[in-house]
Amino acid sequence: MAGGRSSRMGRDKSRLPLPGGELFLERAIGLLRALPLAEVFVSGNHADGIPDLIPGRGPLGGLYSVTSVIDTGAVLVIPVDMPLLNAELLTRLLREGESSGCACYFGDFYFPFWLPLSSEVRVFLRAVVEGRGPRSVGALLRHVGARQLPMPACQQVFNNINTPAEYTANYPQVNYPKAN
Ligand SMILES: Nc1nc2c(ncn2[C@@H]2O[C@H](COP(=O)(O)OP(=O)(O)OP(=O)(O)O)[C@@H](O)[C@H]2O)c(=O)[nH]1
Repeated sequence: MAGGRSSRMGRDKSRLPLPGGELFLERAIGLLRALPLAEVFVSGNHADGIPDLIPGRGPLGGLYSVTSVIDTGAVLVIPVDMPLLNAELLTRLLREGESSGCACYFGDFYFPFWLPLSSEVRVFLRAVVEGRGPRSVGALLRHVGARQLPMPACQQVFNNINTPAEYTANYPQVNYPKAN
C-alpha cells in the first residue's frame, strides 16, 4: 500500500530515504519479492503502480483497485511506512493465517494482513469505494473473522513513520528531504 495523501508527512512517504539511500517503497518491494508470493503489486500513483480507481477511500480503496485488475485468490498487504517489517513476521502471518486470513494487531492498527479474497471480502471492498460501508481495515478483518495476532507494544517493527518528527527521530543520520 503506497497511496494516500501522506498529509501528516507533507510529502510522499513512500519516497523517503532510509540510511544507505534505499527508499521506503523500494524496501517494501524488496521484502515482498523475497517471499514465496506469485507477484508483487504497488497500490498508488507510482511508476508501474496500480492507481486507485476512486481516490480518497483509504487503503481498502487501494486494495479494491488492485484486486479489480489482478486475478488472485489471496493477498498479503503491507504498508509502505513500516520500514522495519521483516520476512520472519510476514512468513508467520502466511503460516498462521487460516481460511479467513490473519492480521498483526497493534493498538487499533491492523497491518500487515493476509487475506483470502472471498466474495464476502469483495462485497465489503466494493461498499468501501461506493461510500456505503466502513473504510477501516479492522472493520473488514473483524467482518470476515480474520485471525488477529496481537503484537507486543514494545515491538519496534510497528513503529510506522507518519510525520517529519517521527522520521527524524528514527533516522537522525538522514537529512529530512524537503521536497518530493
Ligand atoms: N492505495 C491507497 N493507499 C492508501 C490510501 N490511504 C492510505 N494508504 C496506504 O495505507 C497505509 C496507511 O496509511 P495512513 O498512514 O493511514 O494514511 P496516509 O494517507 O498514508 O497518511 P495521512 O494522510 O498522514 O493519514 C500506507 O501504506 C498508505 O500508503 C489510499 O487512499 N489509497
